[in-house]
Amino acid sequence: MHSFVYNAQPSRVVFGPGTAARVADEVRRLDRSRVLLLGGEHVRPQAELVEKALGSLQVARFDGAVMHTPVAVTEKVLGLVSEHDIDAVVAVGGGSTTGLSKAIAVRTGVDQLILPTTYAGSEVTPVLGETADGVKTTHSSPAILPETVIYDVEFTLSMPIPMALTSAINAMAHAVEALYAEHANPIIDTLALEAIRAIARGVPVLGADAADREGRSDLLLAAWLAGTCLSAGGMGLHHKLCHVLGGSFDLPHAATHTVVLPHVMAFNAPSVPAVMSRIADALGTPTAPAGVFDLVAAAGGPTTLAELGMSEGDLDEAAHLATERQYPNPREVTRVGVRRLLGDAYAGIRPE
Ligand SMILES: NC(=O)c1ccc[n+]([C@@H]2O[C@H](COP(=O)([O-])OP(=O)(O)OC[C@H]3O[C@@H](n4cnc5c(N)ncnc54)[C@H](O)[C@@H]3O)[C@@H](O)[C@H]2O)c1
Ligand SMILES: O=C(O)CCC(=O)CC(=O)O
Repeated sequence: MHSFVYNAQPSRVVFGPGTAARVADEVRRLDRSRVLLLGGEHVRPQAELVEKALGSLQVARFDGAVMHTPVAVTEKVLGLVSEHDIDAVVAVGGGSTTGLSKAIAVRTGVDQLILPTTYAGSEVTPVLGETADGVKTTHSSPAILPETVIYDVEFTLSMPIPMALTSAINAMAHAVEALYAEHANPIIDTLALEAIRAIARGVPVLGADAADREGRSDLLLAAWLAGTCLSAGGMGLHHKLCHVLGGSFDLPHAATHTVVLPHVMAFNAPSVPAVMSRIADALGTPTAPAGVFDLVAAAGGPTTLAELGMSEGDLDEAAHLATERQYPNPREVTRVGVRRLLGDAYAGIRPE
Protein backbone atom coordinates (compact mmCIF):
# COMPACT_ATOMS: atom_id res chain seq x y z
CA MET A 1 0.00 0.00 0.00
CA HIS A 2 1.34 3.46 -0.88
CA SER A 3 2.04 6.12 1.74
CA PHE A 4 3.99 9.22 0.72
CA VAL A 5 4.28 13.01 0.61
CA TYR A 6 4.70 14.64 -2.80
CA ASN A 7 5.83 18.25 -3.21
CA ALA A 8 5.23 19.57 -6.74
CA GLN A 9 7.60 22.40 -7.72
CA PRO A 10 5.78 25.34 -9.33
CA SER A 11 7.75 26.08 -12.54
CA ARG A 12 6.23 27.36 -15.77
CA VAL A 13 7.64 25.31 -18.68
CA VAL A 14 7.48 26.32 -22.34
CA PHE A 15 8.71 23.40 -24.46
CA GLY A 16 9.27 23.11 -28.20
CA PRO A 17 11.45 24.04 -31.17
CA GLY A 18 11.73 27.80 -31.70
CA THR A 19 10.27 28.66 -28.27
CA ALA A 20 13.27 30.89 -27.45
CA ALA A 21 11.64 33.57 -29.61
CA ARG A 22 8.96 33.88 -26.91
CA VAL A 23 11.40 35.03 -24.23
CA ALA A 24 10.31 38.70 -24.25
CA ASP A 25 6.65 37.73 -23.82
CA GLU A 26 7.65 35.51 -20.92
CA VAL A 27 9.56 38.37 -19.24
CA ARG A 28 6.55 40.68 -19.64
CA ARG A 29 4.25 37.96 -18.32
CA LEU A 30 6.23 38.19 -15.06
CA ASP A 31 5.82 41.97 -15.20
CA ARG A 32 9.59 42.50 -15.37
CA SER A 33 11.47 44.99 -17.55
CA ARG A 34 15.15 45.20 -16.47
CA VAL A 35 16.88 42.01 -17.53
CA LEU A 36 20.40 40.80 -16.88
CA LEU A 37 21.27 38.29 -19.61
CA LEU A 38 23.69 35.49 -18.67
CA GLY A 39 25.38 33.85 -21.66
CA GLY A 40 28.71 32.19 -22.35
CA GLU A 41 31.44 31.74 -24.89
CA HIS A 42 30.21 28.33 -26.12
CA VAL A 43 26.58 29.39 -26.47
CA ARG A 44 27.19 32.75 -28.14
CA PRO A 45 24.73 32.23 -31.06
CA GLN A 46 21.95 31.22 -28.65
CA ALA A 47 22.63 34.21 -26.35
CA GLU A 48 22.71 36.55 -29.34
CA LEU A 49 19.32 35.31 -30.50
CA VAL A 50 17.89 35.90 -27.03
CA GLU A 51 19.52 39.34 -26.82
CA LYS A 52 17.79 40.29 -30.06
CA ALA A 53 14.44 38.93 -28.87
CA LEU A 54 14.68 40.83 -25.57
CA GLY A 55 15.45 44.17 -27.21
CA SER A 56 15.17 47.05 -24.75
CA LEU A 57 14.12 44.72 -21.90
CA GLN A 58 17.79 43.76 -21.55
CA VAL A 59 19.92 46.27 -19.65
CA ALA A 60 23.04 44.25 -18.77
CA ARG A 61 24.92 41.10 -19.78
CA PHE A 62 27.46 38.78 -18.14
CA ASP A 63 29.24 35.90 -19.89
CA GLY A 64 31.51 34.38 -17.25
CA ALA A 65 29.62 31.65 -15.31
CA VAL A 66 31.97 29.01 -13.87
CA MET A 67 31.28 25.35 -13.04
CA HIS A 68 30.34 24.58 -9.39
CA THR A 69 29.19 28.20 -8.87
CA PRO A 70 32.13 29.85 -7.08
CA VAL A 71 30.87 32.52 -4.67
CA ALA A 72 33.55 34.95 -5.92
CA VAL A 73 31.90 35.03 -9.38
CA THR A 74 28.44 35.53 -7.87
CA GLU A 75 29.71 38.49 -5.84
CA LYS A 76 31.07 40.10 -9.00
CA VAL A 77 27.70 39.79 -10.78
CA LEU A 78 25.79 41.14 -7.76
CA GLY A 79 27.53 44.46 -8.50
CA LEU A 80 25.90 44.50 -11.96
CA VAL A 81 22.51 43.65 -10.46
CA SER A 82 22.49 46.67 -8.16
CA GLU A 83 24.20 48.99 -10.66
CA HIS A 84 21.49 48.33 -13.29
CA ASP A 85 18.53 47.86 -10.93
CA ILE A 86 17.90 44.38 -12.37
CA ASP A 87 14.49 42.74 -11.78
CA ALA A 88 14.96 39.52 -13.81
CA VAL A 89 17.76 37.22 -14.92
CA VAL A 90 17.53 35.41 -18.25
CA ALA A 91 20.09 32.58 -18.33
CA VAL A 92 21.19 30.88 -21.55
CA GLY A 93 23.49 27.93 -20.87
CA GLY A 94 24.07 24.73 -18.95
CA GLY A 95 23.93 24.02 -15.24
CA SER A 96 26.76 26.44 -14.49
CA THR A 97 24.90 29.43 -15.93
CA THR A 98 21.70 28.31 -14.22
CA GLY A 99 23.66 27.96 -10.97
CA LEU A 100 24.87 31.56 -11.24
CA SER A 101 21.31 32.72 -11.94
CA LYS A 102 20.06 30.87 -8.85
CA ALA A 103 22.87 32.28 -6.70
CA ILE A 104 21.85 35.81 -7.75
CA ALA A 105 18.11 35.16 -7.29
CA VAL A 106 18.42 33.69 -3.81
CA ARG A 107 20.39 36.79 -2.68
CA THR A 108 18.28 39.46 -4.39
CA GLY A 109 14.79 38.02 -5.06
CA VAL A 110 14.92 38.75 -8.82
CA ASP A 111 12.90 36.47 -11.12
CA GLN A 112 14.62 33.86 -13.30
CA LEU A 113 13.91 32.64 -16.83
CA ILE A 114 16.18 29.80 -17.94
CA LEU A 115 16.90 28.61 -21.48
CA PRO A 116 18.88 25.38 -20.95
CA THR A 117 21.52 24.32 -23.46
CA THR A 118 22.46 21.02 -21.73
CA TYR A 119 20.56 18.20 -19.96
CA ALA A 120 21.70 19.14 -16.41
CA GLY A 121 18.11 19.65 -15.19
CA SER A 122 19.03 22.37 -12.69
CA GLU A 123 16.44 24.74 -14.15
CA VAL A 124 13.57 22.85 -12.43
CA THR A 125 15.17 22.26 -9.05
CA PRO A 126 15.16 24.43 -5.91
CA VAL A 127 18.73 23.23 -5.29
CA LEU A 128 21.93 25.25 -5.47
CA GLY A 129 25.49 24.06 -4.96
CA GLU A 130 28.09 26.77 -4.35
CA THR A 131 31.85 26.52 -3.92
CA ALA A 132 33.93 28.54 -1.49
CA ASP A 133 37.43 27.71 -0.20
CA GLY A 134 37.48 24.46 -2.20
CA VAL A 135 34.31 23.06 -0.61
CA LYS A 136 31.01 22.65 -2.44
CA THR A 137 27.93 23.09 -0.25
CA THR A 138 24.42 22.32 -1.45
CA HIS A 139 21.26 23.97 -0.17
CA SER A 140 17.61 24.00 -1.13
CA SER A 141 14.95 26.72 -0.93
CA PRO A 142 11.80 27.74 -2.83
CA ALA A 143 13.55 31.09 -3.52
CA ILE A 144 16.14 29.23 -5.65
CA LEU A 145 13.60 27.72 -8.06
CA PRO A 146 13.41 29.58 -11.42
CA GLU A 147 10.00 31.01 -12.37
CA THR A 148 10.07 30.06 -16.07
CA VAL A 149 11.93 27.52 -18.20
CA ILE A 150 12.03 27.71 -21.99
CA TYR A 151 13.17 24.41 -23.49
CA ASP A 152 14.10 25.04 -27.11
CA VAL A 153 15.74 21.98 -28.66
CA GLU A 154 17.55 24.24 -31.13
CA PHE A 155 19.56 25.57 -28.18
CA THR A 156 20.96 22.10 -27.41
CA LEU A 157 22.05 21.03 -30.90
CA SER A 158 25.48 22.65 -30.59
CA MET A 159 26.44 20.31 -27.73
CA PRO A 160 29.24 18.14 -29.08
CA ILE A 161 28.32 14.44 -28.93
CA PRO A 162 30.67 13.53 -26.03
CA MET A 163 29.14 16.37 -24.02
CA ALA A 164 25.56 15.41 -24.91
CA LEU A 165 26.37 11.87 -23.76
CA THR A 166 27.77 12.84 -20.34
CA SER A 167 25.05 15.43 -19.81
CA ALA A 168 22.40 12.78 -20.54
CA ILE A 169 24.00 10.46 -17.94
CA ASN A 170 24.01 13.36 -15.44
CA ALA A 171 20.23 13.48 -16.02
CA MET A 172 19.97 9.69 -15.68
CA ALA A 173 21.72 9.94 -12.29
CA HIS A 174 18.95 12.25 -11.01
CA ALA A 175 16.35 9.65 -12.03
CA VAL A 176 18.29 6.72 -10.55
CA GLU A 177 18.80 8.36 -7.14
CA ALA A 178 15.16 9.52 -7.02
CA LEU A 179 14.02 5.88 -7.22
CA TYR A 180 15.66 5.04 -3.88
CA ALA A 181 15.56 8.53 -2.31
CA GLU A 182 14.19 9.41 1.09
CA HIS A 183 11.18 11.09 -0.55
CA ALA A 184 10.60 8.50 -3.28
CA ASN A 185 6.97 8.22 -4.38
CA PRO A 186 5.00 6.65 -7.24
CA ILE A 187 4.70 9.89 -9.24
CA ILE A 188 8.43 10.46 -9.26
CA ASP A 189 9.04 6.74 -9.91
CA THR A 190 6.99 7.01 -13.11
CA LEU A 191 8.91 10.07 -14.30
CA ALA A 192 12.25 8.52 -13.34
CA LEU A 193 11.67 5.25 -15.18
CA GLU A 194 10.47 7.10 -18.28
CA ALA A 195 13.57 9.34 -18.16
CA ILE A 196 15.87 6.29 -17.85
CA ARG A 197 14.10 4.55 -20.77
CA ALA A 198 14.36 7.64 -22.98
CA ILE A 199 18.04 8.21 -22.17
CA ALA A 200 18.88 4.52 -22.78
CA ARG A 201 17.10 4.86 -26.18
CA GLY A 202 18.69 8.21 -27.07
CA VAL A 203 22.34 7.74 -26.09
CA PRO A 204 23.22 4.94 -28.55
CA VAL A 205 21.97 7.00 -31.51
CA LEU A 206 23.53 10.33 -30.47
CA GLY A 207 26.37 9.93 -32.96
CA ALA A 208 24.24 8.79 -35.89
CA ASP A 209 22.95 12.23 -36.87
CA ALA A 210 24.32 15.28 -35.04
CA ALA A 211 21.33 17.40 -36.10
CA ASP A 212 18.66 14.84 -35.12
CA ARG A 213 16.08 17.26 -33.65
CA GLU A 214 13.60 14.50 -32.84
CA GLY A 215 16.17 12.50 -30.86
CA ARG A 216 17.59 15.58 -29.12
CA SER A 217 14.07 16.73 -28.26
CA ASP A 218 13.35 13.35 -26.61
CA LEU A 219 16.56 13.70 -24.59
CA LEU A 220 15.63 17.25 -23.57
CA LEU A 221 12.22 16.04 -22.40
CA ALA A 222 13.97 13.26 -20.43
CA ALA A 223 16.28 15.89 -18.91
CA TRP A 224 13.25 17.86 -17.70
CA LEU A 225 11.68 14.71 -16.21
CA ALA A 226 14.99 13.82 -14.54
CA GLY A 227 15.42 17.34 -13.13
CA THR A 228 11.89 17.08 -11.73
CA CYS A 229 12.92 13.80 -10.06
CA LEU A 230 15.93 15.49 -8.46
CA SER A 231 13.77 18.35 -7.19
CA ALA A 232 11.17 16.11 -5.57
CA GLY A 233 13.14 13.01 -4.62
CA GLY A 234 16.45 14.13 -3.20
CA MET A 235 20.07 13.08 -3.52
CA GLY A 236 22.08 10.20 -2.10
CA LEU A 237 25.67 8.96 -2.17
CA HIS A 238 26.08 9.40 -5.92
CA HIS A 239 25.39 13.15 -5.96
CA LYS A 240 27.36 13.69 -2.75
CA LEU A 241 30.39 11.92 -4.18
CA CYS A 242 30.22 13.88 -7.45
CA HIS A 243 30.00 17.15 -5.53
CA VAL A 244 33.13 16.23 -3.56
CA LEU A 245 34.99 15.27 -6.75
CA GLY A 246 33.84 18.44 -8.53
CA GLY A 247 34.05 20.94 -5.67
CA SER A 248 37.32 19.79 -4.08
CA PHE A 249 39.20 18.18 -6.99
CA ASP A 250 37.79 20.30 -9.83
CA LEU A 251 36.61 17.35 -11.94
CA PRO A 252 34.12 18.15 -14.74
CA HIS A 253 30.56 17.76 -13.47
CA ALA A 254 28.69 15.68 -16.08
CA ALA A 255 31.69 13.47 -16.97
CA THR A 256 32.20 12.70 -13.26
CA HIS A 257 28.55 11.65 -12.97
CA THR A 258 29.06 9.43 -16.00
CA VAL A 259 32.04 7.57 -14.52
CA VAL A 260 30.72 7.30 -10.95
CA LEU A 261 27.06 6.35 -11.52
CA PRO A 262 27.48 2.60 -12.31
CA HIS A 263 29.75 2.17 -9.28
CA VAL A 264 27.37 3.84 -6.83
CA MET A 265 24.54 1.74 -8.28
CA ALA A 266 26.62 -1.42 -7.69
CA PHE A 267 27.35 -0.24 -4.12
CA ASN A 268 23.66 0.42 -3.36
CA ALA A 269 22.26 -2.59 -5.25
CA PRO A 270 22.30 -5.07 -2.32
CA SER A 271 20.10 -2.67 -0.28
CA VAL A 272 17.57 -1.91 -3.05
CA PRO A 273 17.36 -5.00 -5.29
CA ALA A 274 13.78 -4.26 -6.44
CA VAL A 275 14.73 -0.73 -7.54
CA MET A 276 17.74 -2.03 -9.47
CA SER A 277 15.56 -4.58 -11.18
CA ARG A 278 13.11 -1.82 -12.31
CA ILE A 279 16.06 0.20 -13.63
CA ALA A 280 17.43 -2.85 -15.46
CA ASP A 281 13.99 -3.32 -17.09
CA ALA A 282 13.96 0.35 -18.17
CA LEU A 283 17.49 0.01 -19.58
CA GLY A 284 16.64 -3.31 -21.24
CA THR A 285 19.67 -5.00 -19.67
CA PRO A 286 20.10 -7.97 -17.27
CA THR A 287 21.58 -5.85 -14.46
CA ALA A 288 21.34 -2.11 -13.84
CA PRO A 289 24.93 -1.09 -12.87
CA ALA A 290 26.55 -3.04 -15.73
CA GLY A 291 23.77 -1.80 -18.04
CA VAL A 292 24.75 1.84 -17.40
CA PHE A 293 28.47 1.07 -17.63
CA ASP A 294 27.99 -0.71 -20.98
CA LEU A 295 25.73 2.07 -22.34
CA VAL A 296 28.48 4.64 -21.66
CA ALA A 297 31.35 2.45 -22.88
CA ALA A 298 29.55 1.54 -26.14
CA ALA A 299 28.91 5.24 -26.84
CA GLY A 300 32.60 6.03 -26.28
CA GLY A 301 32.05 7.92 -23.02
CA PRO A 302 34.48 8.16 -20.08
CA THR A 303 34.65 5.13 -17.77
CA THR A 304 37.60 6.00 -15.49
CA LEU A 305 38.26 8.82 -13.03
CA ALA A 306 41.89 8.63 -14.17
CA GLU A 307 40.98 9.95 -17.64
CA LEU A 308 39.10 12.88 -16.02
CA GLY A 309 42.33 13.99 -14.33
CA MET A 310 41.79 12.51 -10.84
CA SER A 311 44.99 11.64 -9.07
CA GLU A 312 45.10 8.19 -7.45
CA GLY A 313 46.80 9.78 -4.45
CA ASP A 314 43.68 11.90 -3.79
CA LEU A 315 41.24 8.97 -3.53
CA ASP A 316 41.72 8.60 0.26
CA GLU A 317 40.99 12.28 0.82
CA ALA A 318 37.92 12.09 -1.45
CA ALA A 319 36.59 9.10 0.54
CA HIS A 320 37.20 11.04 3.76
CA LEU A 321 35.36 14.16 2.51
CA ALA A 322 32.42 12.12 1.20
CA THR A 323 31.91 10.38 4.54
CA GLU A 324 32.48 13.27 6.96
CA ARG A 325 28.73 13.61 7.46
CA GLN A 326 25.87 11.12 7.15
CA TYR A 327 23.11 11.73 4.61
CA PRO A 328 20.19 9.65 3.34
CA ASN A 329 21.30 6.67 1.25
CA PRO A 330 19.81 3.17 1.09
CA ARG A 331 23.07 1.50 2.17
CA GLU A 332 25.22 2.67 5.06
CA VAL A 333 28.00 4.86 3.69
CA THR A 334 31.37 3.93 5.19
CA ARG A 335 34.81 5.29 4.43
CA VAL A 336 36.11 1.84 3.52
CA GLY A 337 33.16 1.15 1.21
CA VAL A 338 33.46 4.54 -0.55
CA ARG A 339 37.24 4.15 -0.92
CA ARG A 340 36.72 0.77 -2.61
CA LEU A 341 34.03 2.27 -4.87
CA LEU A 342 36.34 5.14 -5.82
CA GLY A 343 39.16 2.70 -6.60
CA ASP A 344 36.87 0.82 -9.00
CA ALA A 345 35.73 4.08 -10.62
CA TYR A 346 39.33 5.29 -10.89
CA ALA A 347 40.35 2.15 -12.76
CA GLY A 348 37.08 1.73 -14.71
CA ILE A 349 36.31 -1.78 -13.47
CA ARG A 350 33.01 -3.00 -14.99
CA PRO A 351 30.53 -3.57 -12.14
CA GLU A 352 28.50 -6.80 -11.86
N1 LIG B 1 21.25 22.47 -8.81
C1 LIG B 1 20.94 21.50 -9.62
O1 LIG B 1 19.83 20.99 -9.58
C2 LIG B 1 21.95 21.05 -10.63
C3 LIG B 1 21.68 19.96 -11.46
C4 LIG B 1 22.65 19.60 -12.39
C5 LIG B 1 23.86 20.30 -12.48
N2 LIG B 1 24.08 21.33 -11.65
C6 LIG B 1 25.33 22.12 -11.71
O2 LIG B 1 25.55 22.53 -13.06
C7 LIG B 1 26.95 22.56 -13.35
C8 LIG B 1 27.26 21.69 -14.55
O3 LIG B 1 26.38 21.98 -15.61
P1 LIG B 1 26.55 21.33 -17.04
O4 LIG B 1 26.95 19.93 -16.91
O5 LIG B 1 25.32 21.65 -17.79
O6 LIG B 1 27.82 22.06 -17.66
P2 LIG B 1 28.17 23.61 -17.89
O7 LIG B 1 27.01 24.47 -17.78
O8 LIG B 1 29.34 23.91 -17.01
O9 LIG B 1 28.67 23.56 -19.39
C9 LIG B 1 29.88 22.89 -19.69
C10 LIG B 1 30.58 23.60 -20.87
O10 LIG B 1 29.80 23.40 -22.04
C11 LIG B 1 29.44 24.64 -22.62
N3 LIG B 1 28.09 24.47 -23.20
C12 LIG B 1 26.90 24.51 -22.58
N4 LIG B 1 25.92 24.27 -23.45
C13 LIG B 1 26.49 24.09 -24.65
C14 LIG B 1 25.99 23.82 -25.94
N5 LIG B 1 24.67 23.68 -26.19
N6 LIG B 1 26.88 23.72 -26.96
C15 LIG B 1 28.21 23.84 -26.74
N7 LIG B 1 28.74 24.09 -25.54
C16 LIG B 1 27.89 24.21 -24.50
C17 LIG B 1 29.49 25.64 -21.48
O11 LIG B 1 29.69 26.94 -21.97
C18 LIG B 1 30.67 25.12 -20.67
O12 LIG B 1 31.88 25.55 -21.23
C19 LIG B 1 27.65 22.08 -12.10
O13 LIG B 1 28.10 23.18 -11.34
C20 LIG B 1 26.55 21.31 -11.38
O14 LIG B 1 26.78 21.20 -10.01
C21 LIG B 1 23.16 21.73 -10.73
O1 LIG C 1 23.71 23.05 -7.94
C1 LIG C 1 24.50 22.14 -7.63
O2 LIG C 1 25.67 22.19 -7.99
C2 LIG C 1 24.06 21.03 -6.73
C3 LIG C 1 23.09 20.06 -7.33
C4 LIG C 1 23.70 19.29 -8.41
O3 LIG C 1 24.80 19.59 -8.82
C5 LIG C 1 23.04 18.13 -8.98
C6 LIG C 1 24.03 17.26 -9.69
O4 LIG C 1 24.96 16.77 -9.04
O5 LIG C 1 23.87 17.06 -10.91
